Amino acid sequence: MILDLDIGNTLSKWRLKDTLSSEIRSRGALWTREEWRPGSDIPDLDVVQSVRISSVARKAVLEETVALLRRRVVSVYVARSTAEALGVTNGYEEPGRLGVDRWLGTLAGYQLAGGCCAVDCGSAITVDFVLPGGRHLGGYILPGLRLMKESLKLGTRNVAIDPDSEADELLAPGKNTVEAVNHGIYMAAVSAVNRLYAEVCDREGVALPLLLTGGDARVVSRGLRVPHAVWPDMVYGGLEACFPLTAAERAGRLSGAPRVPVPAALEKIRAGLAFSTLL
Ligand SMILES: Nc1ncnc2c1ncn2[C@@H]1O[C@H](COP(=O)(O)OP(=O)(O)O)[C@@H](O)[C@H]1O
Ligand SMILES: CC(C)(COP(=O)(O)O)[C@@H](O)C(=O)NCCC(=O)O
Ligand SMILES: [K+]
Repeated sequence: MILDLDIGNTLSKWRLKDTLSSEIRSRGALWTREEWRPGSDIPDLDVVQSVRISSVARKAVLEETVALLRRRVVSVYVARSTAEALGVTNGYEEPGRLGVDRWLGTLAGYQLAGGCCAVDCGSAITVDFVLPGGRHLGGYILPGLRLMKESLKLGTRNVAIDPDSEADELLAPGKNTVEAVNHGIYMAAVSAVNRLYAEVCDREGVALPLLLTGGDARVVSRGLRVPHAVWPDMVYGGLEACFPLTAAERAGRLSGAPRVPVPAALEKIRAGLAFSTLL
């Protein structure tokens, strides 16, 4: 069995993947501040031969996790952001400083769709661009839905946006503080993704497939009008591409990958941008 770990600032996600069949056997998550010890919500390490890790948590969290795993598991692979990988050149001045979850998401997106816009809606919302030839342009970082809400300190901290709400409701004027905050931050996130996507496609003269991942991907997806796909396992897809271990992975098949979304025509993206900036 392969254990894949995606350690984010809020949640540490894991999944167990069968080495022979390439099927996902189980998955779970725990708060990142909690210790990584086998227990109720943590997989049994006895069945694990290899671990692949993406971590953007504090260095100490990764070091402790790796030390613990190395005692129990033969192969431990830790992903790092590099200047080049799998046909993609990293757009950062210091490539190693690009968050490895962003790098892995971008690599997975490129493997699936060629040039793309990869959006990760987690603690932070990150928007990364890679052109069809493999040049990563860099990207944008903004606070995620939860962080935006916490920063307001209006006593609405614990009232989450209902992930099943319709976008129309979430974009309507709020009639109380909770609604005003939830709808405001939702509008901020959705408009930022829309605008950044259109701006960069316009600048570069290319309509890129748009891919979304992260804990808030589903709810943000509902507010987007442009064609896109949600890929919950996009960061894991980057781990599969960087460290292929199963036959399917070696053949370049990324698990849980969506159908590549066909982007709107560039003229249409440009018209939308002109409309929103001229009003
Ligand atoms: N069950 C949940 N527990 C915590 N956060 C959740 C949950 N479901 C959705 N979220 C949202 O997802 C975000 C965390 O998403 P995730 O992609 O795991 O972030 P990170 O990679 O930064 O840890 C939270 O900020 C919150 O807005
Ligand atoms: C931007 C991030 C905090 C996003 O992390 P997440 O929301 O997924 O927990 C992470 O990718 C990170 O720590 N990046 C390093 C800084 C950078 O990418 O420029
Ligand atoms: K993120």
